[in-house]
Formats: sequence, structure tokens, C-alpha cells
Amino acid sequence: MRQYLDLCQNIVDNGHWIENERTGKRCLTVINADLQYDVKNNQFPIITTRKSYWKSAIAELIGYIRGYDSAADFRALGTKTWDMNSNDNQSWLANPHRKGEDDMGRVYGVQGRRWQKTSGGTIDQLAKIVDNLSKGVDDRGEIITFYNPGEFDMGCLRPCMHTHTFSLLGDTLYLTSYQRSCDVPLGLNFNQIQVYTFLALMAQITGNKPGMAYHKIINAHIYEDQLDLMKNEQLTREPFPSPQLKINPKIKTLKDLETWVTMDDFEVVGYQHHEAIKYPFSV
Ligand SMILES: Nc1nc(=O)c2c([nH]1)NC[C@@H]1CN(c3ccc(C(=O)N[C@@H](CCC(=O)O)C(=O)O)cc3)CN21
Ligand SMILES: O=c1ccn([C@H]2C[C@H](O)[C@@H](COP(=O)(O)O)O2)c(=O)[nH]1
Repeated sequence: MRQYLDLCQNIVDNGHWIENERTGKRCLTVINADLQYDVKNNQFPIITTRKSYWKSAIAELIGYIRGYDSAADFRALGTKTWDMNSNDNQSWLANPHRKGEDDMGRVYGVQGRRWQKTSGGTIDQLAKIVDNLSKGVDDRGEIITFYNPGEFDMGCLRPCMHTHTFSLLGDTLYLTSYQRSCDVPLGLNFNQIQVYTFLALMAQITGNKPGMAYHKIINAHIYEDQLDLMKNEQLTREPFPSPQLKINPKIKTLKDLETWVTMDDFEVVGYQHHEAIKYPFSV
């Protein structure tokens, strides 16, 4: 939690104002942030200086694991986070690849589970990693990437947290996640939960122990309409101790994640937090 607040304070103190053409807003921006999460000791990196809708963040992750491409499927799992980008984004609404209401196109999990080969057929990046890690194999290329420049025009948004690399040292599993662009008040609140939970789940379904998760961020920003709330509300609050994430131990395979898992299979124990802050969202 401290590292999140330090990053926010660093942006407030040292950020540069950068015009963003896509959203038409200015962002206070820093380059480079390195966060880490102790999954081994169950230090769940949830924000305590405001209420975090953590189930929504985990629902997004499960949707990516399932390869969903529809905001309606994300809603059914328990998150509305893709409603705006799929239905309120003018350039995507005008895109001939958009298949209709709620379509997100070929983003995130679609690339992760069904990357199109030029020779025909698709690649399931996640299944390959799960197979290898279950056998104790790390070929130094246990990488799932959603970043496919050849298909950017077929999706509503380029992926922000775009690549995850898993590594094994004996039977301890590590994760390094890369993020090119980070909306620190809104997106990072979710992304840090997702990095943590992705490692915890992958360790659980491959029979390994979780170690550390490393989160590497390039462009970390606060939109101009979020700054006042960050500076004068969130950063004036004292954080509470980290709670713990409990995952249903019956989740044992990738198939389990793909079929019956719901948000009821996750519980956060001992979550103390300050009151909610509603940050503006930029489409
Ligand atoms: N500008 C922007 N920021 C993002 O963080 C972001 C995007 N766009 N587009 C794609 C996804 C969607 N994500 C989102 C979208 C909405 C919330 C959000 O509104 N969060 C609120 C309430 C969440 C709820 O009630 O479930 C929050 O207070 O955290 C968070 C992340 C993260 N990503
Ligand atoms: O998981 C996510 C997804 C998106 N974001 C934020 C980062 C940016 O503010 C926008 C994406 O805009 P680009 O112009 O494509 O960079 O969404 C995030 O923080 N986390």
C-alpha cells in the first residue's frame, strides 16, 4: 500500500503535464514505476485509503483468462469496466470490425487464448504455460502477451497491462507483469490486484508455491480531472494494514477457471478501508 501512495505522491510532486490526444485531456505523468507484491506471505495489495471494488478487478482477470471479447460477458462475471470502451468510444463505434453492442474486438484474452497464426489456426498462449508449469518446466519463455500490433485496428483499446512472464525457481512461481500505460487512481487500483491474483491462481492450478510478483509500469499518470481528489483527499489519509485474499482451494485446473468459478470463490479477510472516492473515468 505504501508503494502505491509513494507513486501517487511522486506523480503529484514530480509529474510533467502531457497532452493526451486520444482522451483530449492532460495527464500529470511520470515514467517508470517498479512495484512488487509478496504473494508468498499473502500481502494482498488492495488500496485501503479508499474503498476498492476488488471483486470487479478479479472478475476482469477471470474474463481475460476465459478469452472474453464482450462487455456483456464481463458484466455477467461481475464487472462493468468494459462498458464504456466497447460502447462509448467514438472511434471504436465507427470501426467496421466492431460486431455490435458490447463487442470489444480482438483485445486482451482474445490474443491470450486465440492468437491468429498467419498459417491458419490459433495459439493458446495460456494453456501452453499452464501445461509447462504443471510439469515443473520453465523454458524461459513462459510469456503470455496481449500486445499484437497487427490487430490493434480490430479492438477497442490497445492493451495496457500487456505481457505477463512466469518463472519457476524449483517449485516457487514468480510473475513479472509489464504495463505501458497506467491510470494510477482508477486502473492501478485494479491492476495490482490482478497481478497478485494471477500469480496466486497460476501457482494453485499448476501445483507450485507462489513467490513474488513484480509489476513494471512505464507511463504512470493522473488525469487532470482526478488530481484534486488525489491530492486533497486520498493522499491525506493514513493506510490500514494489508488484508488477506482467500481463494477457494477447490480451484485446481484451468478448466475450473474457465467453467464454474465465480466471484464467490474469492474472499478478502480483514479489509479495513477509508470511504469511497469516485474518480472520473476517461474514455
Ligand atoms: N481511462 C481508463 N482508465 C482505466 O483504468 C481503464 C480504461 N480507461 N479502459 C480499460 C480499462 C477499464 N478499467 C477500469 C474501468 C472502470 C473502473 C472504475 O470505474 N472503477 C471504479 C468503480 C468500479 C466498480 O464500481 O466496480 C473505482 O472506484 O475503482 C476501473 C477500471 C481499467 N481500464
Ligand atoms: O488495465 C488497464 C487498462 C487501461 N488503463 C488505462 C491507462 C490509460 O489511462 C488508458 C488507456 O489509454 P491509452 O491511450 O491506450 O494509453 O487506460 C489502465 O490503467 N489499466
